[in-house]
Amino acid sequence: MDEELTPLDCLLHSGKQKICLIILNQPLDKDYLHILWSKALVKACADGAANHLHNITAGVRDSFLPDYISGDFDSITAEVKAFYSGKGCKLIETADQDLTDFTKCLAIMVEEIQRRQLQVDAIVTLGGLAGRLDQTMACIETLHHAMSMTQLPLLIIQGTSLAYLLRPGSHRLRVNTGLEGDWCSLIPVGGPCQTTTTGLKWNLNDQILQFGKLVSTSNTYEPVPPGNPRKPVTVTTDQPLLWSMGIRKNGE
Ligand SMILES: Cc1ncc(C[n+]2csc(CCOP(=O)(O)OP(=O)(O)O)c2C)c(N)n1
Ligand SMILES: O=c1ccn([C@@H]2O[C@H](COP(=O)(O)O)[C@@H](O)[C@H]2O)c(=O)[nH]1
Repeated sequence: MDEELTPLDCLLHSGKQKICLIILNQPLDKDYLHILWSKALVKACADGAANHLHNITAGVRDSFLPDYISGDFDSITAEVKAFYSGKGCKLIETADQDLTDFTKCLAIMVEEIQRRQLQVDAIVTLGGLAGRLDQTMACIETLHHAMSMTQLPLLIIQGTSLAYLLRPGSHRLRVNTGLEGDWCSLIPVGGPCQTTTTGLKWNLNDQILQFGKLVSTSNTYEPVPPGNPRKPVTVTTDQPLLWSMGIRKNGE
């Protein structure tokens, strides 16, 4: 097995993963922010994400100062920029208009992890799965950039969804944290993927996932007898394949 991951470990108080955190320009969930912030060795905002951070941390802002804010700065307000700059947060302008603020923010994060030789298990992104469709698609595209930028898993979390791009190879996903929602999916976003799985209700046996042919949405985990732990999901794919899964929130 090439890669093993518990995708929702980062949302557990008892979780073991050390992470770095990137916040995108989407409404922020306070519970997610608090737990991820407490585990993050480096915290960053992509442009307008800083407006959301500023807003949601009113009264406790000094406890939530990002290490840096990067972007083309067409979304961050002058007030928010002045606030974080005054608190000593780095403001890094990345003017390039061929890459998104997320991709550029990730590039800085990867450099920072290398420069400081940080031992982290994952880079977690808050936001990116709702709001503008083009931005959501671009976030999934950033996951593809990430493959050549870092060996670390890059997870995107927003609301009740998590997205993670599986590299070509074999994966074991532990899905027994108690936070998993009912659904999961395997979507061949970059092109056809020859795929084999175990641990799902609808498994694949060396089958081709491809848009217009077969896409594994609305899948779920293999049922286990009551009281037994859920088995890990294993996935083997010959091309990058998007794993997404539901997150159970507030007892839902
Ligand atoms: C072929 C092509 N299409 C579109 C663009 C435009 N473009 C791609 S990424 C990017 C920057 C997007 O910045 P970001 O802050 O992530 O998104 P915004 O909120 O400004 O839309 C732009 C302008 C381009 N450079 N090339
Ligand atoms: O609807 C949206 C808008 C933005 N994002 C992500 O946030 C960053 C920063 O956005 P700005 O609008 O430049 O402040 C952008 O690169 C996207 O990755 C999003 O996911 N959904």
